Amino acid sequence: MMISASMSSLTRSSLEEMLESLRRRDEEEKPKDLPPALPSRPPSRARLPPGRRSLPNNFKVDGENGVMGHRRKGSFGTKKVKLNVESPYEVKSEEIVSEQSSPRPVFTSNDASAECEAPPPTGELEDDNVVYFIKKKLHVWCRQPKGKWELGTIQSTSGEEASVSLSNGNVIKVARSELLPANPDILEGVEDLIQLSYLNEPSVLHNLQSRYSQDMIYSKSGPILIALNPFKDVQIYGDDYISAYRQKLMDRPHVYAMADAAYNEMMRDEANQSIIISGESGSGKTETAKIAMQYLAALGGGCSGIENEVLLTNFILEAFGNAKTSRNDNSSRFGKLIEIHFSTMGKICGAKIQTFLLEKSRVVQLALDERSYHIFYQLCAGSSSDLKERLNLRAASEYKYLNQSDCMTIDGVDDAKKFHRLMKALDVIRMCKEDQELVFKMLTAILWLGNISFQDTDNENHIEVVNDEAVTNAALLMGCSSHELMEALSTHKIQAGKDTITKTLTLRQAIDARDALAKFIYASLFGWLVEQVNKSLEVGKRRTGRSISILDIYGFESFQKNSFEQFCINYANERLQQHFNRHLFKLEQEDYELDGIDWTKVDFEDNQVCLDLFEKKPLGLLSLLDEESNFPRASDLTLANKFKQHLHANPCFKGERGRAFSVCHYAGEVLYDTSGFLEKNRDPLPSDSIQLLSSCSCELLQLFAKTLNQSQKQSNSLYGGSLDSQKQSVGTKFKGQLFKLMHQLETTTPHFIRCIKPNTKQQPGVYDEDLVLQQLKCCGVLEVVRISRAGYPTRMTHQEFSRRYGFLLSEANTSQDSLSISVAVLQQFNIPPEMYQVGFTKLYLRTGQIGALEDRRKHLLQGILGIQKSFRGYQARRHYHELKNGVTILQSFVRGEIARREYGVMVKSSMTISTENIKEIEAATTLQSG
Ligand SMILES: Nc1ncnc2c1ncn2[C@@H]1O[C@H](COP(=O)(O)OP(=O)(O)OP(=O)(O)O)[C@@H](O)[C@H]1O
Repeated sequence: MMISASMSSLTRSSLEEMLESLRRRDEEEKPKDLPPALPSRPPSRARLPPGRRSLPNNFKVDGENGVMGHRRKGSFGTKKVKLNVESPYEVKSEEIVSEQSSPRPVFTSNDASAECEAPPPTGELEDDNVVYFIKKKLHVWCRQPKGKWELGTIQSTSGEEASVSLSNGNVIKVARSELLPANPDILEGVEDLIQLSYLNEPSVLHNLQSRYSQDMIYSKSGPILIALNPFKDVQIYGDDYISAYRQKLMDRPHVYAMADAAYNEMMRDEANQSIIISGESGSGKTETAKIAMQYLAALGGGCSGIENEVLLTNFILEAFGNAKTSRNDNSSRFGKLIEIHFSTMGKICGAKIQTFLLEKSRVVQLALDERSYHIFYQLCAGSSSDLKERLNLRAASEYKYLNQSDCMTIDGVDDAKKFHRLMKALDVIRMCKEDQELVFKMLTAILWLGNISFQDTDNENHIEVVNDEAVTNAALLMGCSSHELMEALSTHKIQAGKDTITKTLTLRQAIDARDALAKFIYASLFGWLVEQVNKSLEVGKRRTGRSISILDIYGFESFQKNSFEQFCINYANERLQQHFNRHLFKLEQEDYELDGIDWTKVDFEDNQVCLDLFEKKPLGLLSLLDEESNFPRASDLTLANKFKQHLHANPCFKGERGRAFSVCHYAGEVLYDTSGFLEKNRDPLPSDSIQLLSSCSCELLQLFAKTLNQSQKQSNSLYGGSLDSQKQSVGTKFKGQLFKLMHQLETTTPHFIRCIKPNTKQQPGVYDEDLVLQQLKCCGVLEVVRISRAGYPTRMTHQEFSRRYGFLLSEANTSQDSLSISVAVLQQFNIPPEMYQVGFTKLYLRTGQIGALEDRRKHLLQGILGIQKSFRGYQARRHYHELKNGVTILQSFVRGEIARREYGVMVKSSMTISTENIKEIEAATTLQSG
């Protein structure tokens, strides 16, 4: 963009003048007794971009990834960005984050003027600071031997040791490096972490804890909403709160506030939005997603009632996709993206659900104290005796797929009641009763399949199916004969020319075949249900270009034993983390640089190296896994060796002993065990089972088999263990889904919610500092605080800004130039210069500034509306009176005329009329005409 010289110099001088006067005022007002170590925002001068009047010559946009091409060496977009200054959180937690340790600006030739204002980076608690803390009896955080932080005051120091009086009265001696400054009491429990003077770990943890203890479960960390799971009902939801947030009567951090912001942005900018919710299992993602949906449904509800349907889909998805795990009684075992579409009037007009990677293995195998999918228990507990009879359904405890984990119920959960609610939800999405019964039939068939057992027929471990009620019932429900089912589960047919050779399976192969069939039916049923829900939600949907997508996806997982599921989940989290980084660090800072504003660079950990480890072809984890899955003789050990052989040079990979390997994820190192990787990646369904499904009379099973046949050509030799080249592996399919998801998210304006689990016991009021800290670190919250404190979260082009707020100017701006209009608005509303920066193309505002302007705008618009209302009312009333007067005159004229005529007739026709009568008539006539 070219800025006209005269205009820019004029504006610059006024800005600079204003800045100068502010500086002078600050100097005069500066208290003489300031704490020496208070960190401040990086120096910022509100002025026009220095020197440059047009975009840099090498300005270009990288077409492939949309990343700006103007970069400096060691800048963003390089792999792991070299830290300019050590992060107070990542590098040395004992460092005091002080004014002196704020990041040192990266200077370019253009902003050399900034150099003199850069504070030197230091890390240690300086002598000056200690003296100040002692003198003022200021609180410090003192690390206890077990790592816990306690509040205290420094009494004295001697060398590297300090004597600290703790809040419980004890006086202890600690190394000075174990001390960190605490925030003043006035900052206790601030809503946004960026308001904290000291951003060290104990301060952040203490602030969140202090809020949590008062049921203030939501806090902000710059643009991110932090949600601590209360594990109890907190009275901050419902209609009253919804209308308070709608009317902006409340502005405390809340999911409602975030959903409101997304909705308003969507309506204002006509841009799609996304709310990305992440966190570990049990942290509250699904609940948070539901709360956001509730708010959007209230905002976008209309007469169609589709918003209710959208909310009710949660019952269906939870029944079929959630289960009790050791970490969460209602854990979502799949990822989901709910896209809610809005009309141009802002009313919900449709929705679409996408699901990712359902945990199929749960159908057939359960860990102790965990349950299978809720629907199985709900069906057994809640179905009527008629339905039970038609399905040959027994109690849940009679099915091996359910009773193997010794956990049939969940405290406080009534499965029968949930089943009735589910049936209502199925009605609402207009699923006919026949289809509902088909679904229940399939579920019961799966349960009976699990009860099918095998017996040896020879010494070589070959088996046959035990022909009992399990087989009979399963076959009946599937719509095939018992014989066909037994054949499919105990033999494998190989085509050799024109001949068919039948091989009897071993016990292991038969169990795998049975379980693969059960898993396939369940996963297909889940997919089909999602399709039905989508069909129902599509009603009235028109592409309006306005949507809000809510992503609720499994968080980063690290257990003692990590398998293929964790491998996929953590890979997905790496991708999401990159999206997060791109928006909150990379794109933001690139934007600042390219627009030529003064900017103190904040560095972050780029996870591209780890993503390359997963995705690179041909030598990445996923490619190598696929390659090995294609080898008939491959084993989990050969897979691990292959990884070690090809990937040892990647800094994020570590070969471990035997079948293990480690990956350094952004959230920490995870040790994976390749046991079961190949089988889970191949996810085979024997061709005999596919044939069986195709021949079943049950339409759903036929449909599932057809869909499978269409999408994948099944290998003839699955028992050899190879993966047909045309069959997509689970890993590759998941990668494809993720790419599609990321592409979709890239077209939206993201809003991030990080859910935090305060304890592992799912108990209210328990705040485990280490657990919280680990999660805050994992999701980059602390880094975001740093960048947000320094950054400008609101930015608008000069044109947008002047169009939106220009009319607020008290005097008409004659120049009509959007830049000068914008600057004039900022001046008129006394926005302090340190609260904004003027870039080549955009205006950058610090947190909170746009809100103030929006308030003024709203206020003025309401005033204008008031005036318009009064004026129009006045006009309408005047018009009404004029009309009324006219009508009255007309009426009196007409009536007077009539009366006069009647009077004439009467005089003529009646000689008996008295003088009094005449007077009466005359009086009446006068009254009417008056
Ligand atoms: N805002 C909230 N208010 C009250 N309780 C909550 C809230 N958020 C979460 N919970 C409680 O925490 C439990 C776990 O939450 P949720 O199922 O949303 O976790 P999640 O992060 O989605 O877990 P997973 O990844 O395992 O699906 C809920 O069942 C509920 O009891």
